[in-house]
Amino acid sequence: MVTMRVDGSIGLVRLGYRWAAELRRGQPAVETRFLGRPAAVIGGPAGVRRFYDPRLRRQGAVPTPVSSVLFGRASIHGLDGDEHHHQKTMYIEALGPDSLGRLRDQARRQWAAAARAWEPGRPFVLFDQAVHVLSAVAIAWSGIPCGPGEVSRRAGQLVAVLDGFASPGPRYLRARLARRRLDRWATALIRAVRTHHIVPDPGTALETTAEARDVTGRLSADPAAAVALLNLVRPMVAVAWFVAFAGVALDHQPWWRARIADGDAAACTAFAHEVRRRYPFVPVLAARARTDQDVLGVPVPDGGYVILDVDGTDRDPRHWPDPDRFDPGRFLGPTIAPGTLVPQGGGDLRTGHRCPGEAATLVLLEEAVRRLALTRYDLPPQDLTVDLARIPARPLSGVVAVTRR
Ligand code: HEM
Repeated sequence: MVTMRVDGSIGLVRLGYRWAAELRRGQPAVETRFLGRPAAVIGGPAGVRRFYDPRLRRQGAVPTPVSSVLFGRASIHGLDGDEHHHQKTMYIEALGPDSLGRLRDQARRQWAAAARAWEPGRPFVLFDQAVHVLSAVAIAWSGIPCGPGEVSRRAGQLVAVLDGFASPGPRYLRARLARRRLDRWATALIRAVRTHHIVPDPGTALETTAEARDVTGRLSADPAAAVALLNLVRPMVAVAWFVAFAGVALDHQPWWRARIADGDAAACTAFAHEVRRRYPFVPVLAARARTDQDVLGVPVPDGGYVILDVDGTDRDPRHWPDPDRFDPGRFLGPTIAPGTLVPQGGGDLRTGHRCPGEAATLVLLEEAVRRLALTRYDLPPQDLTVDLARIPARPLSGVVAVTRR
């Protein structure tokens, strides 16, 4: 067992995505300190199982400056027990099969419109395009009334939150300001629905969150409903990070690109999974011990941290041979073994904190990948370096692409 004296939070800021894997070196658990407290860093299928054990809690797991900007105040991410279970049901229902069908239609339409505007020979930045398209898709899918000018403004705020929540300095300040504006906007929308000034389509996220009740059956407060609404809109824009990586990967994989362009749906899904595995948005997840306990051989006291190594689990060579190679073929075979692919968390969807937006993410990413595969584009010389210390990471240039004449 490795004992680290330097606080792990410093390592995470310095090394970013590779911090936890470098600490674990393939072990299921290692001892460290995190934010001044004893901690265990765990990974692999056993680590994933242990991370979703009810002996751990989420309340206070993510420092407030980060969680309040990324998720909003008192968001589902930091809830436990009945309150968490109650809210989780609402998210799962808001993302049911009909809703995903509407999402796919929206995404297909918006990507087709974006591609029509790509003039041959004129460069565009794929990441920026993806932010705009995904914001437009998320807002329309949610049932939020919004003109094109406002979509651009909200897209700027949504990407500021996602880009800056984990970066100390000006990026973080931009993110905080953007969060405040988004909270105000979403709260006004909830109020407008509750006072019948807006009548959203049935089954949309705006209607569902405006009607949401807390665990005691009381209508949830306007700001709480607004946080829930933004928790359905904002993460759809996070898919832009995956789209940027997908744009590079398609350029490097002409065989897959041709297969997807030919309409091979299984190839498209496999490609999307490999992008999620290989280029995670989130390097680690955090929980805290409810009592003194043993975490896979590491003693963690009450209040100590348990950190799940997401990136290291997704690149574990025991489950993903030659893990740094981009190979969608990994996902054409048997089903994914539990606890081996956790870019959006793991464990049970209903009882744990696993992301309820995995199917939505796949829908959004597949539609982007399909459109890009159908588009004849090249990547001119540019800086595609990925700084793995920066969370969230993406190619530096934002992926400049030029469609062929
Ligand atoms: C880039 C795409 C996405 C990534 C990387 C991502 C990642 C994650 C991760 C890592 C978690 C936490 C898992 C845990 O703590 O155990 C999570 C939770 C969550 N995600 Fe996502 N997600 C994405 C897209 C979405 C989408 C599209 C939605 C909804 C439209 C969504 C809604 C949520 C919600 C509500 C939670 C909280 C679940 C809970 O606490 O029980 N996410 N996501």
